[in-house]
Amino acid sequence: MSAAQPSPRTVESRGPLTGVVTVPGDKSISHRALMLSALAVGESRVTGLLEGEDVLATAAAMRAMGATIERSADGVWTVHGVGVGGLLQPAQALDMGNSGTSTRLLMGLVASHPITATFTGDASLSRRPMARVIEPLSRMGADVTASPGGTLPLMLRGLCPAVPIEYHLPVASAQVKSAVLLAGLNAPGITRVIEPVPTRDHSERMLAGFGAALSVEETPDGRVISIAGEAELRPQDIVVPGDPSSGAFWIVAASIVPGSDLLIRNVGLNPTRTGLIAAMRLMGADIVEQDARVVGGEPVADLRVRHAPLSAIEVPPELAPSMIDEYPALFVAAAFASGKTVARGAHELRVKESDRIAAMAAALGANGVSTQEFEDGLAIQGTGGEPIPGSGHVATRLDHRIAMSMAVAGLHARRPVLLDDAGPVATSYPAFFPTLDGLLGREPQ
Ligand SMILES: O=C(O)C1=C[C@@H](OP(=O)(O)O)[C@@H](O)[C@H](O)C1
Ligand SMILES: C=C(OP(=O)(O)O)C(=O)O
Repeated sequence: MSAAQPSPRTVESRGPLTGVVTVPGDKSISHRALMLSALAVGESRVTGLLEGEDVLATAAAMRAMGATIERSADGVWTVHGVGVGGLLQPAQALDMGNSGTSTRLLMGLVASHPITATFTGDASLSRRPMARVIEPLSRMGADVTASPGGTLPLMLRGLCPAVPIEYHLPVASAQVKSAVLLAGLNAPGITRVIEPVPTRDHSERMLAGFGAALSVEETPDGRVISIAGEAELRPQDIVVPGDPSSGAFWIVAASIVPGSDLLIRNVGLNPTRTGLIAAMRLMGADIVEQDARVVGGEPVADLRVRHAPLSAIEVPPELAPSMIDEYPALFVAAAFASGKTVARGAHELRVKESDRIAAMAAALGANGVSTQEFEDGLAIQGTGGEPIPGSGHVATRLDHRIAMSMAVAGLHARRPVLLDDAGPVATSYPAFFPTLDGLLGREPQ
């Protein structure tokens, strides 16, 4: 789904970042808003949906399985759902593009419907592990034929009625948790997921908001989430808050570029997503929350971020689940701190859109930053606030977060940073470069 032709991009240092930026809708919440609306009986309306390629892949898949999904001229999306149990057999393979969330959550939905679906994706997604969802969904009765190594393309035949299970998450993953809960929506009885460490809880919040009987209990074993199956979902009006994972790039940019003072509007602050802000504050970042409010059942605020000298830290590994997508941005912040930052306990970074440990080690290294790679993390030697040398080529590896993180690094570099392909940013933040151009006062490239 990303542009077939690579779109190279150069980012250079152009002075302080000042003014206001507004972040786009949250990607995780946008996926879930479309999926649950498509399973409710009646019309739901979604405002602030992220119109990025990943979410559009989810929309296309839900349409292919019977939902009516339309965007009106004012940017509001209306969804007419088919009801839990009502998904139709898609006529063609579901193209998931670059999106792990679409793939794993939709596999959960299909698993408890009497339909068969084939899932395909781009080169990046086709390398990512699906066994983590195949295993619990097979226990619920789904029949999956995957490519060697448990990857896409794969074919999943659902079972209806499916078998409700109790599942202890072996890996901290909101996608695996959500896949099982979504399969449980149409399984008779109670499906239970136990997560030893909390991961983003948007599925739980939204399922409850749509009227599913869902309970969450804190126990010594972790959070126990129970959902009663054969649920009937009531249509909703949903307002999607801004994506903290997109806001992260501006938080880091304003922190590292001397003289910067940015107001970042509409940042979701669900506590399962705020690890980057916590880590940046430990490094000495100046981040002030303003106008705290609740949007769509989620805490939101505007963030004023001013440049501040950063100091190296040992990144607390317990922050990992709440900042899992923000490590590439954090590694860039670390490149400008005084001292050596060490981030361990983040092995999951190896199985994202790229191997984000290797990709960032290579990208920073090419631009004169010294790093040390561990199996589960990275150590980064910071400049103490000086610009990095720059002039290196960055392989973005079909990974939006590598592209945006290294673009931010280029904002405080002696010579430009060169991205081989900025196209992947369209998956989660299509307006990223136009926004950056606007902040730098230059014509969109
Ligand atoms: O559930 C979600 O919306 C997501 C969960 C995380 O993945 P994992 O579940 O693989 O950690 C995250 O990396 C991804 O960007 C979105
Ligand atoms: C890991 C990510 O997304 P996904 O798993 O949905 O591809 C991400 O957006 O950083």
